[in-house]
Amino acid sequence: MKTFAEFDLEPKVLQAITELGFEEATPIQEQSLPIALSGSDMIGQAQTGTGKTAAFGIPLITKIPREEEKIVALIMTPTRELAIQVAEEIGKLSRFKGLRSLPIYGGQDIGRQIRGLKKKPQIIIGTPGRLLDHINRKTIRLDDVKTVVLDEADEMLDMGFMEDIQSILKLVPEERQTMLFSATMPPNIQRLAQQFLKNPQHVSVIPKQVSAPLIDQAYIEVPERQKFEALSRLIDMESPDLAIVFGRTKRRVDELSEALQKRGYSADGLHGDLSQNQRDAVMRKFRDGSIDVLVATDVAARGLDVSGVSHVINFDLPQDPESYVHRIGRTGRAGKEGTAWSFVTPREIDHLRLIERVTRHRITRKPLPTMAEAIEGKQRITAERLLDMVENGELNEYKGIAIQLLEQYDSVQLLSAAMKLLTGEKKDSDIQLTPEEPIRVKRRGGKNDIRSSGRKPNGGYGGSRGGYSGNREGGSGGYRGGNREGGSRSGYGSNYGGGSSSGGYKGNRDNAGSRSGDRKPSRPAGERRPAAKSDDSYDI
Ligand SMILES: Nc1ncnc2c1ncn2[C@@H]1O[C@H](COP(=O)(O)OP(=O)(O)OP(=O)(O)O)[C@@H](O)[C@H]1O
Ligand SMILES: [Mg+2]
Repeated sequence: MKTFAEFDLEPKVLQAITELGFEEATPIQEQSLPIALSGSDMIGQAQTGTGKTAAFGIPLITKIPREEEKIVALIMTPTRELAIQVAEEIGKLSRFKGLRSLPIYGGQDIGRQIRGLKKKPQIIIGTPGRLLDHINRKTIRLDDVKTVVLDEADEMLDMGFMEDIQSILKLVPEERQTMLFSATMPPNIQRLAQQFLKNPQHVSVIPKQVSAPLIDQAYIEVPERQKFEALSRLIDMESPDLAIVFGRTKRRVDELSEALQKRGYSADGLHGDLSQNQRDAVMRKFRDGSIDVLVATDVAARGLDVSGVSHVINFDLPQDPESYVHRIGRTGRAGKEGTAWSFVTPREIDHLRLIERVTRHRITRKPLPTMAEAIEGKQRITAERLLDMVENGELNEYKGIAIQLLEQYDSVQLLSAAMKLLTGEKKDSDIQLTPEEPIRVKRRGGKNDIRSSGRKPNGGYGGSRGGYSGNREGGSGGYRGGNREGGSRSGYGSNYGGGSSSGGYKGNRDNAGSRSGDRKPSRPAGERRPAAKSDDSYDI
């Protein structure tokens, strides 16, 4: 691996990289830097947590002249939290160089953003809806933009941001560099690439499996009504440092975080119906460790980088395999190990198999943790806390009473009682969650079957299926707004690295094109979505 000093970077950028503690470039950085610095368009794919942000951030920052006073770089992300996070990282990387960057996202006071824009940032990191608001108000002009990055490009397309992105990119001069990054590049990304990129170079550092290698993946088969008990036992048994629990719907997330709190866990929920202040507060608490379980919809699935996340738990299976890859990728980042658990109801086993095929990774089946394992896990943590106190605590004030107690009682008895108190008994609160429908996989063949593209079964994801239809109709709480009719996703598989690999993206255009029209009900030209939702076009 190369060190950053081996690239053609200016000293101030190198200094910022060193300050961030990066020593060697990750493979995606090593491969992207020369291409991105050369000004060529590119598509970059690499596993979750492998430094894609810096892979586009470093060259982007390098190329901006210090004295620039106009917006010359635009980074788009699918969610607000990600815009904030990417802006932070860009801010850190450009600190010594003295560039100005600004996140622009829905839910934040627009006046504040306008004040920020008056400081003439060179780099804008935004979500599409709010960006369009500013463009319409003429508070943002894109006439001088030279570099555009779509982070989580496939998600941007999938969420139905296509029209917004088109409108935005129409306003950026043709003479520009455009880069797409994501850990997953389903075939339909080709559509986006064809429209917006010029002779893009493909960088793909996806080895055999698309999910990150340092994540231990397991599933538990559990009926819907036992999921909550399974979750609390699992948390007790595993005692995660920080955990993210994914639920399918906003209602699910609300019910689950409340239920966890009732049981005495330090948990909170994140989803798109909360106010931005609430969302910010929850993220802050999770980042600083004042809560240790974040319960979230897929709004937290993409890009979020919180150090210390040791566990991801799919309380509900995600709708599609990409989402699985991104969700579990919240752990096992930057060379650290992580553990991912998924709860699968008996009717969802097929869906799990689909995820395994697409991700080319076998997920190990594990039994439901027993009560004894849960108790043992809790006792272990209590013992650790106790020993930590023995070694580091200021205990003098307690020694007198300890000696007295030891004169009267057996030491084992005493210590057991203290441990029992510390461990805390599970409150037997009655937890009732509204059941969710199982996720279904629909198979189909015919012209949409990826095999018809001549691919060998093991060339793609090995499969006996061709595309699948999600079950996204609103109903039970609306995964992404219920505006995704089944079938809107095109066939998977042509681009999960591995066999097909030399970095190339080999999309199956028939597939992508044939269903392009039904991705989302399109708004009539010019019609904006309601302001309140302006950049949460998807409902998670
Ligand atoms: N060269 C490096 N050396 C050490 N750590 C790094 C390096 N590059 C990035 N990191 C750190 O790795 C973590 C993951 O980076 P980043 O969020 O960019 O990953 P990503 O590839 O974009 O993941 P995702 O697909 O989930 O968005 C961050 O904490 C980042 O600071
Ligand atoms: Mg990222």
